[in-house]
Amino acid sequence: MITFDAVTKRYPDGTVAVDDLTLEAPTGEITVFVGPSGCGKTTSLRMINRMIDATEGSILLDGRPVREIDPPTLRRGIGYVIQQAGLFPHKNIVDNIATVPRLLGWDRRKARDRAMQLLERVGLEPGMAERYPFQLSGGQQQRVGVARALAADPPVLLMDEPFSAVDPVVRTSLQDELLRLQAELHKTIVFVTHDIDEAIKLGDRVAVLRVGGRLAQLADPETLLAQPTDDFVREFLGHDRGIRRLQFVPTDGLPLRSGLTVPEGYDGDRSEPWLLTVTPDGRPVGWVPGDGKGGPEPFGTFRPGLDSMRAALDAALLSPSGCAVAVDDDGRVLGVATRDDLDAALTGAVDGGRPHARPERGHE
Ligand SMILES: Nc1ncnc2c1ncn2[C@@H]1O[C@H](COP(=O)(O)OP(=O)(O)OP(=O)(O)O)[C@@H](O)[C@H]1O
Repeated sequence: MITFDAVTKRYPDGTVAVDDLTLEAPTGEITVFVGPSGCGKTTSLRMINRMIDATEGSILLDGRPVREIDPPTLRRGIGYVIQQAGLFPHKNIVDNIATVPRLLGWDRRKARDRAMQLLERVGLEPGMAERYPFQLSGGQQQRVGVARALAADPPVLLMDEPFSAVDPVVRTSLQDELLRLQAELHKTIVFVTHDIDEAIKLGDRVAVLRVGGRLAQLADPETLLAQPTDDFVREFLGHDRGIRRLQFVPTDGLPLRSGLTVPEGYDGDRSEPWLLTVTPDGRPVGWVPGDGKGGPEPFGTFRPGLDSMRAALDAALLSPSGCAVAVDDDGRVLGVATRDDLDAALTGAVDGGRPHARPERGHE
């Protein structure tokens, strides 16, 4: 556990970057610092590994003030990942990853073995080991940066805007990868970003900071979206806060209709406005108008219980029928959620205020 106890940082020119910050980053969880530019996120993060020292108050690592631990010892237990990876340009990938183990005195072979393991773990081909950083894409370099930070298996990981410099698609896959790694490794992670969507996706807890380095709100993402503490937080969360909340509304209670699903070449009752044709092994083909004239039209799918209401609604909006197709993990149709049933579930979520279970993450 990392504890900020009334921490203030005043730079020599008088700038108060962090002002009386008190919060806890629990062991094994991801705590995200988010806020507008200049609100003191990086300063807060760097005070943990003493790249910057606090002016007042103290930061404790598992109860021990970091100011009592000499910086090299402290940093051995803390991995650090920054924007644009910060790899050593003159070292190849495997040596970059093996940097900290080598500093810790591991022999060359053991450090290389560990580096090769990590390379695979972050989703890179072993063939990349001998390349140099300039021969990798930005996303690949970030993966190497994460591997390097994990090399000595530190319990704590500090990540400062690690995915900001890559395009949105790569960014999403790096975020998914981090969640997958974290599910295995259970590190204590403090993650800095200015992107609220990233904060909500990754954070077990999200600390919203305002300029002047004051904590505006600390909450789990679901509570943050449902109950922003003031106008600053509300504005920072953006106008589509309501839509974002739907990612915490589960779909396992949604009624699914089976009567709208028909085989290809169907020639029966045509009283429904839309019917979903499926292949003999149960995969969706498309929506056809009830009168049999036209189609197949596009459909959208979601996995009940696994995907959130946001995904179900998205699936409904993708099809002319206004219905969302429920599928299993193999893509076979389980049934159809109609617009009326989706509406009823949405009304329940809004009226009920607090959606109950948090769907599994990484499926948004
Ligand atoms: N060495 C320094 N001397 C004086 N002021 C500084 C110094 N470093 C940072 N600051 C100021 O402290 C405040 C917080 O900076 P910090 O880099 O922690 O913010 P941030 O939230 O990480 O910003 P960004 O999202 O833009 O990276 C800013 O006003 C910044 O200008």
